[in-house]
Amino acid sequence: MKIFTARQIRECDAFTIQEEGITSADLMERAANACASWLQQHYSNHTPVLVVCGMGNNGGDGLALTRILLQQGYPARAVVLRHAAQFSPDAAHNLTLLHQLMPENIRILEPGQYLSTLSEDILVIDALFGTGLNRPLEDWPASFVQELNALSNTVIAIDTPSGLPADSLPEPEAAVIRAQYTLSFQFYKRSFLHPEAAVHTGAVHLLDIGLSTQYITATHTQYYTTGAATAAALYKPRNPFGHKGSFGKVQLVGGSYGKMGAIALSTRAALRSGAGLVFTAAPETGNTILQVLNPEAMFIAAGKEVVEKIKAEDKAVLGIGPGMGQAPETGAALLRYIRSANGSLVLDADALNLVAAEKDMLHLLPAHTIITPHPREFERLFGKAPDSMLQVELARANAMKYNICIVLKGHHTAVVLPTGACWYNTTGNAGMATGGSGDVLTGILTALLAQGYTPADAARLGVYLHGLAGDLAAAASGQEALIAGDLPDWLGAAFRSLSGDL
Ligand SMILES: NC(=O)C1=CN([C@@H]2O[C@H](COP(=O)(O)OP(=O)(O)OC[C@H]3O[C@@H](n4cnc5c(N)ncnc54)[C@H](O)[C@@H]3O)[C@@H](O)[C@H]2O)[C@H](O)CC1
Ligand SMILES: [K+]
Repeated sequence: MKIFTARQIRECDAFTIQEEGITSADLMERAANACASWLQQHYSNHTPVLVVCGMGNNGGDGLALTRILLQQGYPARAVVLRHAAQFSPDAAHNLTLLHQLMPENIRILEPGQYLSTLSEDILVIDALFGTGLNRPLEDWPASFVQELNALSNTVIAIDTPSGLPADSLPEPEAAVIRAQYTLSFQFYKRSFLHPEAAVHTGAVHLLDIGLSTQYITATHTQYYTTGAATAAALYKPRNPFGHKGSFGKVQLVGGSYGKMGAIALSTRAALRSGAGLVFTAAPETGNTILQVLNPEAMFIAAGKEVVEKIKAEDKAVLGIGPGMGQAPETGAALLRYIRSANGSLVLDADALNLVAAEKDMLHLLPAHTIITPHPREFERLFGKAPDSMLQVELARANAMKYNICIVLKGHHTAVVLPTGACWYNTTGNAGMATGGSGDVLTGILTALLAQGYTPADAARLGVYLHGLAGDLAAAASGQEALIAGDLPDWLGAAFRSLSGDL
């Protein structure tokens, strides 16, 4: 799904209005109705609701919503902050309609006025500011937001938590609403996909308000999310006439004293991701444990106690790094391999640390190599960025510079392609933030490459499946109990969901 900037969303609204021959107030009504149906599904009409409105169109949505809720029997009230000289035309229109219906349920707050005490059972709707915000909140609106944040009431943000920019991240001290839920119209705002914004958005729900498909299709963006529809479109059903030679050869390289588990996890994940043949190339000391853990995989001795040589089996796709350690012999072997490599390749963990210590290696990487750094490994490779969104920008610059795919791991892992396109993943949970989870991802990605997926498709689909396996595992056992070793066991269910089988 495409992610648009605040400006593009405004254009999309205007385009839709023109295309459908409706008024902007009609579109606002649609938006407010979408919010009302979401609320109806989640809260009974005995719930007291306080809608806090601004004077722009976000406030207009809030005023329309208050009217609709009143008509549905909710005890709803609106307070409007007089923060500007005038209302937007559609907000003014909706203030009039609400006034006609229930004048006593509207309260206008003058600058410097705050809400008096608020009973805890009141559901607060934040319709102060939306995507029209053009600078951080200051003075009264800022302190009003801080005051709302100090309350223990549930807060639901309309379109965006007030004060949160759509296309950048706020300063750490900025006044931004902290909502439990954000009902975002049609699209994710890019900021929602970054951890700094998660404390503000709470759970994000996208509400379809029927914006123009033509505008959406025709409008270019470099930012996307990978959800179920994208993943299903990427998935290539297995050829029923295939044999083990049809599904590719995977060779996972890594392991060292005390870290054989890492390469065993990658191996297991590759086995569970459809690869025809899987080899584990690890130090000899790992032979027994690796063969016992994954009897379906073949063992290749890549050195005595550490990886000393990396040699690809015929036509194998390599995934290098999990548990590999950073011994000088290993670094030299990696450099030799990369100089000669020309096929698809995945580099993870210690392979990335070795590359970071010898940055010239970046220039030698075969085109479209997938690297899978977590934020600290990324920093060692490409330097520091002030926030996670600027880190993605740095990833985009380097993916284009080196012609590689960068899988920047995090809550919404960003898959950054050599074209500069960035795909935020939408599956996964905090239960997966434990050791070994990344090793599993390396196995999945390598197996998809071996089956003929392009690096861009393997990276997006693999990251999605990895997160989905984690979500399914967490649904079964809870996030705390989730361990990386559970993930391969849920890959089957994750794959099945792609063909609508679950
Ligand atoms: N498809 C859609 O997404 C739809 C969105 N709608 C809603 O419209 C808002 C955007 O409305 P807009 O009028 O452009 O802006 P806001 O209401 O977000 O706020 C503008 C308002 O606030 C003033 N202002 C801006 N920045 C600041 C600031 N830092 N401090 C104080 N005041 C500020 C500005 O001057 C205006 O008065 C979108 O989010 C949706 O909620 C439509 O309803 C329908 C479709
Ligand atoms: K809002």
